[in-house]
Amino acid sequence: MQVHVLDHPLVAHKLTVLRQTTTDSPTFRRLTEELVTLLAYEATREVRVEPAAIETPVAPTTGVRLSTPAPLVVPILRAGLGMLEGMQRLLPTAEVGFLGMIRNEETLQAETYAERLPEDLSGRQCYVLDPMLATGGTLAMAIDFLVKRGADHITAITLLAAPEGVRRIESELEHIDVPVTVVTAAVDERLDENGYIVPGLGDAGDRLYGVV
Ligand SMILES: O=P(O)(O)OC[C@H]1O[C@H](OP(=O)(O)OP(=O)(O)O)[C@H](O)[C@@H]1O
Ligand SMILES: O=c1cc[nH]c(=O)[nH]1
Ligand SMILES: [Mg+2]
Repeated sequence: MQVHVLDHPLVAHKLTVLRQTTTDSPTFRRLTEELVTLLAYEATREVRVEPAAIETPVAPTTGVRLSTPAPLVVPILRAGLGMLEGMQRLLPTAEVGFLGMIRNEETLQAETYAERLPEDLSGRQCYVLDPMLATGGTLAMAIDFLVKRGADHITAITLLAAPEGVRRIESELEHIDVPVTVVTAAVDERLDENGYIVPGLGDAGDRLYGVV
């Protein structure tokens, strides 16, 4: 698995404001979108394209266009939804599938409560959106879902990752023959005793949408 940490002063600046306790929800949502658009630029470096013959007002030429089938973007509800618009800004023709997953805060096990994905993902490049890769249980389950449907290329875009979660995904992928890349704005220090990323930014879903 490749882990790509975006090393850019604008990303670092926006992430610092995002982490701050005093940043309110509207600002948090806007910064999340902006960060995703920057991360998506890097994450789509290997998006599949095919040659396209076109005519400019001056001459015929050959360029490229996105291959079919279109890439599939998969936000993991709830917090991943806050990343969708930023991703669609860069990849407006992508299709969107949804996974609803929640981590049990006692056991830290992920559970799936909703799924709306194409039945057959053969030949599809998938972009999974979730701001937090903590223990890695949620992302591991999402990857398993996509691979079982036939996805052959998976990129996860996160805002923050914990080293423990990255290691877990790496070890789960030893049994999976699909290339997976994680593109993230930062890999933080560690997890705390409640499975929260340190220093992290708190509960991403709550900060985006409020405590429910
Ligand atoms: O790596 P893990 O240890 O599995 O934790 C990460 C997951 O926890 C958060 O979701 P949460 O369960 O809080 O759901 P929410 O998005 O509805 O808030 C986050 O958005 C990830 O999906
Ligand atoms: O730090 C964390 C860990 C899991 N989920 C979050 O929203 N934040
Ligand atoms: Mg949450």
